[in-house]
Amino acid sequence: MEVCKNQNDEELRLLLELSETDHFLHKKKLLEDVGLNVESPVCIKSSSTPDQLNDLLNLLIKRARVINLNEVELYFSGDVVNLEHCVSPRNELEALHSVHEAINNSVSSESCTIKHIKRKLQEETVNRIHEVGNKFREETRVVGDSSVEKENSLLDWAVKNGMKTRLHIACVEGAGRGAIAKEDLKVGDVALEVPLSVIISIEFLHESDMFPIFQKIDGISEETMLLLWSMKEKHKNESKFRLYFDTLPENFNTGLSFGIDAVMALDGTLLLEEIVQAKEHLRTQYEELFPVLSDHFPCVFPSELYTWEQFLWACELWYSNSMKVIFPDGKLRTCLIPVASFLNHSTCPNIMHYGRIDACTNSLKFSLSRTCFSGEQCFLSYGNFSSSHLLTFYGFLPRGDNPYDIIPLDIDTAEDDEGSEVGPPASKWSSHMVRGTWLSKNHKIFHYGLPTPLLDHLRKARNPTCQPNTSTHELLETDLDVLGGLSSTFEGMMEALSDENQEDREIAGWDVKLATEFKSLQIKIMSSILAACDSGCKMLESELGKHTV
Ligand SMILES: C[S@@+](CC[C@H](N)C(=O)[O-])C[C@H]1O[C@@H](n2cnc3c(N)ncnc32)[C@H](O)[C@@H]1O
Repeated sequence: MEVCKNQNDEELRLLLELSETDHFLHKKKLLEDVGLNVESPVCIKSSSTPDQLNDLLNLLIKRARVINLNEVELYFSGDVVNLEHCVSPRNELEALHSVHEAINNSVSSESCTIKHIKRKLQEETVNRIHEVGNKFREETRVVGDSSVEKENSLLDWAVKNGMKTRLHIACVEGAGRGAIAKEDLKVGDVALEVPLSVIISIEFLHESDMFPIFQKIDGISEETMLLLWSMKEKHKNESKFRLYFDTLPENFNTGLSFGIDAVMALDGTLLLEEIVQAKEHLRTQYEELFPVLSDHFPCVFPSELYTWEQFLWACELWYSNSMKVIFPDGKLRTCLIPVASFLNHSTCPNIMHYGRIDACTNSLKFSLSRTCFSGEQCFLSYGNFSSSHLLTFYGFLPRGDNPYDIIPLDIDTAEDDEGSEVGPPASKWSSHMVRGTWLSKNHKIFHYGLPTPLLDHLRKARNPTCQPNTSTHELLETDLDVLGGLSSTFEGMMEALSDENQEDREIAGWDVKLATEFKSLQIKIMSSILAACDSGCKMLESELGKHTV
């Protein structure tokens, strides 16, 4: 950001830059489509009225929304009319933070007026961050009668070892334990600071009797070493992490532990295959290690501790509770982080960035990206995961809309690459997908609430000669054909999801309930696609009627 002095008026220039590597051409085109030039700065005059300032801030936020789109959001970006609205809570929070940061980082040798304008813009950006929280935050009900004695002992131990926390642990409805703010926490506040000395990482393994054995195993990953270490360590009374292991559940109840009824309840969904494959993969991994390791080193890997059930438990522990952290040496390591692992996930998290050890304090800080008031649950972002991923590896379905809940489509995109000489044609996607059309803001003709890259791909497949100057009649006919084709595909997928064998939810086990909930979500998404195709066809027929008259 720079300040330019005109004769009477000062000007503040704010430039939010698009990364050259991150879908640059797609994003550049999207910005141009909504009339924003990526190279030109947003200029704010010291004489700007409050309305003008508001407009300029909106412009900056629009640009920041595009810059911060991730791959899935970008795929569905044709949904967003003129980028006037929030694309997803994650994107909105990132966008507002990048605007806030750009204002903060500006050089500060300016006049009082410019300083005042900057302060106003910063305040308004923080207000908008609060609004995102108000709109999307999840209400938490603390289950008062559940004991958290073990959790409090762990907390005390961690504090004695240098942890700083503004959170306490409680049982929360529907999610086991959760972290609750002890006081009002604002944007930028550190809710939790965990010293490196209490973080479980590969560094602890070096002292273990397993390490020399691991060194002899070709190609064994750090993750597998840690997994095997934790299987034994959890039984050691003298373990440094005794209190941490004491807080872990007997069962993790993730999709990897689904029983046969739950797997059958997933019939017709892609998740069935995903879970079966994930479990087969783990079984193969287990069988590569055991019983060989127990036979050769019975004292180090006692067979009674290294059963398949225990191995699966440890896999679930690491999948659902580990975090990837960058260490001061620059290496990315998978870690278990006592206390921080009580933080639950939300699609509108309070904490978004937490993955780097602060080399000055040798600690991992969890700073707030949006306010968390006293008594509210403080949520983390585990990542931009679909519900099928969260179910398989974490064992829950997030509440509310999940923008990353996509159904991948098995469409051959080989032809899309042909003749893609310049620019970012909308068809240059290596895979296609759909999601609930209620997430789309654009249900007009030629959009229908469906993703533009998919529609463009299907149009091209049906009408390869289609050009910008193609007659409206032909465009309407092509779309009618496209929507008809999509309808039959999704009708077939819906039939496969028939609910006939679903057990009564009341008497079903946790896994069948979760599987049934997932299936309902898939049905809801597919129904929305079918409804979009149906209303799209009606719009097209009505338009075609006008064109033939
Ligand atoms: C890192 S732990 C978080 C603490 C956990 N609630 C506990 O009691 O140990 C991750 C696990 O918490 C649960 N969880 C996290 N976020 C959740 C959410 N939004 N809804 C329901 N369960 C959630 C899932 O069981 C997940 O596997």
